[in-house]
Amino acid sequence: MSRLVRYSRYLSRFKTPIFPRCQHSTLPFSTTTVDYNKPSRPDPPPIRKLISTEFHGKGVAFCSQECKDNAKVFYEVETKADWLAFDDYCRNKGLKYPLLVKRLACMVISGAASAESLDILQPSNLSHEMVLEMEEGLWFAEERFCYGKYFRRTDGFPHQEMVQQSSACIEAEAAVGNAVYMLPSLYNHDCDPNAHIVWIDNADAQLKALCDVEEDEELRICYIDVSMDHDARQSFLLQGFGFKCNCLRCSSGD
Ligand SMILES: C[S@@+](CC[C@H](N)C(=O)[O-])C[C@H]1O[C@@H](n2cnc3c(N)ncnc32)[C@H](O)[C@@H]1O
Repeated sequence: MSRLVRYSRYLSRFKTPIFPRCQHSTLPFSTTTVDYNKPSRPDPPPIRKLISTEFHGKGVAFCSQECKDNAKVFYEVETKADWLAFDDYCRNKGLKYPLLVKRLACMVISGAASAESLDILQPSNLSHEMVLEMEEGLWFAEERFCYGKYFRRTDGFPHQEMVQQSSACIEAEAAVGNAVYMLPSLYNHDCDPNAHIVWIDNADAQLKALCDVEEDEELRICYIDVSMDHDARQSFLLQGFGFKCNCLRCSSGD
């Protein structure tokens, strides 16, 4: 199973944070260990089934007419320029970050996203190592992602496993499916998070701060049940998500 699918499934389970840093918050918290086989939390909202449609001659499916209309606007902006050399360069180098920037820029130009959406990119503040890490994290690529209400599918691209997993879920008409959320995918994990993702009934996601956040402070969410002890958390994150957690709580030995 791809890291992406595992990640989206874990995230989907955590409608509420499990180990909040700020106990004064009024959010419903729990510090109990989650049994992943029998989730005690409400399921995430169902992902709407994609409707088949033909879009600019390419086979593209959307979850609703609204998604289709939203996508059309920025897709038209995107296709006004010749991106062939740009896309080829990114594919050859395995770069996804510039593709994300392109897509976001076209969304902003078309009015499908606000200019503030670009704030998250801030390339001038990123070190080379951070860009490399982002590249690693951007497995949602340009081929298939959800941004707000937008869900697009194209064919003939490299990340087959991801597509097959998601498509299989949709084809099985499962009540709960997988979606990839572009901006929330950029949040790093912290065993003492300062934010968490709230799922809304229509499958939108919102980020909620768990405490006062300083300007320039990184927003970090939790991917796992952080009521586990240090070793269990490290092992869970390493085996389940493929990284060694470097958060303050872990580095300070709990
Ligand atoms: C969903 S992505 C998070 C966003 C990613 N850093 C990016 O820039 O796209 C998950 C990846 O971020 C990195 N990461 C997230 N939280 C981390 C943590 N606490 N310690 C070390 N690496 C972390 C790992 O490489 C992980 O595979």
